[in-house]
Amino acid sequence: MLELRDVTAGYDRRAPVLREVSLTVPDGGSVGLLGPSGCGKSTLARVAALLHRPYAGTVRLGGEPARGWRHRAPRAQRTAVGVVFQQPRMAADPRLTLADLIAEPLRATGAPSAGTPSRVGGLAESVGLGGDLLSRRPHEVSDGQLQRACLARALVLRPRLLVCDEMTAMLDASTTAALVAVVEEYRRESGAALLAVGHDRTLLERWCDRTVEHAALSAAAAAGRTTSPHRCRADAATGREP
Ligand SMILES: Nc1ncnc2c1ncn2[C@@H]1O[C@H](COP(=O)(O)OP(=O)(O)OP(=O)(O)O)[C@@H](O)[C@H]1O
Repeated sequence: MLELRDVTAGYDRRAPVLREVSLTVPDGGSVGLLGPSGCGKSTLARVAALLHRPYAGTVRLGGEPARGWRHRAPRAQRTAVGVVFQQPRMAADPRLTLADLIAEPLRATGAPSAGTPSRVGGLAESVGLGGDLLSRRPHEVSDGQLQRACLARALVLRPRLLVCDEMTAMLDASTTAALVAVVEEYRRESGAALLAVGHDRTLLERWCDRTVEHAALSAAAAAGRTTSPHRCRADAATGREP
């Protein structure tokens, strides 16, 4: 579903954060990306979500090379990926109610408005947002409630790849378990793939088919690969990186 090949990316061409990084997430599979703070996990997640243009290398989604970045990415590629970031308050427009926040991608892509309330309502229920929460704005809800809305928003266009960048880093254990369960239910029903980024090895090893160390993804580290399989669902389909 996602293939990064020899991707070099960052914020300064002279000192890129990612150097010739390769990573594959197979159709329907899940990969947990681990690494210390500042090593470039979020940068990689943003490249995978077509939000950050690499200096070099190739990114393929569903077998097709990426044809643009951010708003210049073609709609079919943009909508194929749903992203949840670590800090919902930075990701959410503070002017929108949670209902509008969840619905925004539908409106932005011109989906027929008739189906919006039921789609938003169904997703809100699945992420556990009940009562009057949908009519509140981000400053009127907790971080956990806002992150539930951000997850619903990431799912609203039924992405084929979900990128969760430290989605649960700010959350307690029960909210973490609830959101992971929502992601896994969506993946079971849709066959979507998952790239989950984080520091929590225990969580990612339980959650994902396999985990990958960020340091092992670059061409320079190819000789010392450190990937570890879990539940083995993806291994036959991947096993190529770095
Ligand atoms: N917009 C930016 N402009 C310049 N440098 C940036 C920018 N975003 C990140 N960086 C730098 O790029 C490097 C990698 O950052 P990144 O956020 O990808 O790491 P990370 O592994 O996700 O870290 P963490 O686990 O702390 O979230 C860091 O040195 C960071 O300071």
